[in-house]
Amino acid sequence: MKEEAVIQVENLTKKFGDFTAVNAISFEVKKGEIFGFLGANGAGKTTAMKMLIGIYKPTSGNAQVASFNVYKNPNEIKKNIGYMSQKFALYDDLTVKENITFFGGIYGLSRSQIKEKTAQLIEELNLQETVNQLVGTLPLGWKQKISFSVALLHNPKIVFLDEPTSGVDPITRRQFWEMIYETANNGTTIFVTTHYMDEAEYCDRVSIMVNGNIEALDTPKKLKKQFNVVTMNDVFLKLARSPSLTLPFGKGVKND
Ligand SMILES: Nc1ncnc2c1ncn2[C@@H]1O[C@H](COP(=O)(O)OP(=O)(O)OP(=O)(O)O)[C@@H](O)[C@H]1O
Repeated sequence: MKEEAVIQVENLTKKFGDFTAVNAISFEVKKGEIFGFLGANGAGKTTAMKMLIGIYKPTSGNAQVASFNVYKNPNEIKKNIGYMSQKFALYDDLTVKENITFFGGIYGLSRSQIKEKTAQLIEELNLQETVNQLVGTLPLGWKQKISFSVALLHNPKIVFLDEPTSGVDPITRRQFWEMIYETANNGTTIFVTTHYMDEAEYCDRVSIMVNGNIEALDTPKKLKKQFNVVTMNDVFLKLARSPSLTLPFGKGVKND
């Protein structure tokens, strides 16, 4: 049963001066859930995520992440979560092994734990040939898979993935999602942003943010029923076309 809430968000708000980037959002995420956090460019996803991982102090509202409060214990949150950003993943000028050792050290793993984890990753990801290669020489899909594994080195309760599959081919994205499923099955909660609507279909539940507000939140199946459409792509477009909403569609919707 996926019942225990590991993220609890209540009226969470972030303002930059007069501009409200995140407007009183509320939701819960359960243990082991794959929670998709969707929205067009500029909708407020990254700002919301930064509050949840203890980087931005909220303007108002409240949130508990991995049992820690975002105002009182942001550093405890950081120790209990993994984070993989699209822009920053691994050090290109270190080998795969050196990256694992480096991040293992940052996450507070002992030498023997790092050794054990390195052996485990080599085995799981078939890295025998590449472990001593510079990360910069590897294809993007490999980097992203290794980066995801590195974000899990310290067995975090929740892993936040900010567009983790951006720019890779559909087969590699599918393989990446296999890793996500396996991780969630082991009880780690996945909080993932994506612009790929086929990936939204893979999530247990999906929230859709529009101009700082969460405009829809449910399972992909129920959202499609609610909006009377057949794909998540259509749900997304329908929200975007709502007459009460104006949406900055920079990147648009990818659906390959
Ligand atoms: N530090 C900041 N100061 C002022 N405005 C900001 C700041 N950070 C973000 N914003 C604004 O807040 C809004 C939400 O930005 P945010 O990066 O959270 O959106 P996003 O949904 O993550 O978009 P993307 O998909 O492009 O990453 C945007 O209008 C952005 O310009």
